[in-house]
Amino acid sequence: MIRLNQVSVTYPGGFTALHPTDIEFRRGEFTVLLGASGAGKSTLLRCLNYLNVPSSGHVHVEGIGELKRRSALLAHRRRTGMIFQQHQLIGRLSALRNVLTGRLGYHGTWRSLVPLPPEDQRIALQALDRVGLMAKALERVDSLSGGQQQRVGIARAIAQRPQMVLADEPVASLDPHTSVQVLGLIRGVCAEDHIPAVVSLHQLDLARQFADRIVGIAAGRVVYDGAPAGLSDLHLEAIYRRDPTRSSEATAAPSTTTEFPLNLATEKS
Ligand SMILES: Nc1ncnc2c1ncn2[C@@H]1O[C@H](COP(=O)(O)OP(=O)(O)OP(=O)(O)O)[C@@H](O)[C@H]1O
Repeated sequence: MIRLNQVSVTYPGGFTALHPTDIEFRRGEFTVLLGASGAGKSTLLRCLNYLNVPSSGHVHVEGIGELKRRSALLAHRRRTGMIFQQHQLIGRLSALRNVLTGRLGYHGTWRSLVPLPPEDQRIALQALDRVGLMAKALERVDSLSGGQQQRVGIARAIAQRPQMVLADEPVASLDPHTSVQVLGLIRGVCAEDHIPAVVSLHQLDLARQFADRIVGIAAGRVVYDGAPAGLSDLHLEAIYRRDPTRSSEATAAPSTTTEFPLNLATEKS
């Protein structure tokens, strides 16, 4: 559905956070990105909607083509639901109005100044219903709990009628019970709407519980790509080792993704 071809990211200042990487994310597949802090999970995730513009390589999206032209990028972003750790909601607005912002990509920017058409309101209410928050539609978002706010964030993504969901540490600030609830919702959207979900997580148990596929990243390279059941202690050591370019204690890094012996092909096609 979306494919990275030899995509790398070097930040201003010269640090390469993602080495040339080939990877594809498929419809209906819930992929978890695992890795130590600073491994490059967010960098890879943000390449998928060009919040990070790759320094080299190409991103190809089914039905859109290569993300080169501005029109292709806008069309892709409109169809990409992004869920953030800190929700990125507007606290003084109601849950419904926050979810409605997910519809703005389908209208000109001037639309934010006037009410959106009834059809958009219907889609937004449906999205709130789907995350179980219809009763809170008119409440200010800053009066909701952290878990409820994250569900509003998911409803906003659903209201976009997305073709892909990206979630960057969506449960980082939630308790275990709410984390399961939130990941269950994202997984449900991915499976029912048959779209890819790519989610970065720090919780290995949750990754094992929810992922169809785990992509392990270490020092800007994919070092594991496969089913949760195939993830061994050796793989985990490779994923969570120290960044060799930044620590003298670390083991040597592989020179390319494909040369690394623990890099497994995924089982789905
Ligand atoms: N804008 C930037 N400019 C320079 N370096 C950056 C920038 N953003 C990230 N980095 C560096 O790139 C590396 C990868 O960062 P990234 O945020 O992708 O890691 P991560 O795996 O998502 O980490 P975390 O789990 O802590 O969020 C880190 O070493 C980080 O310091």
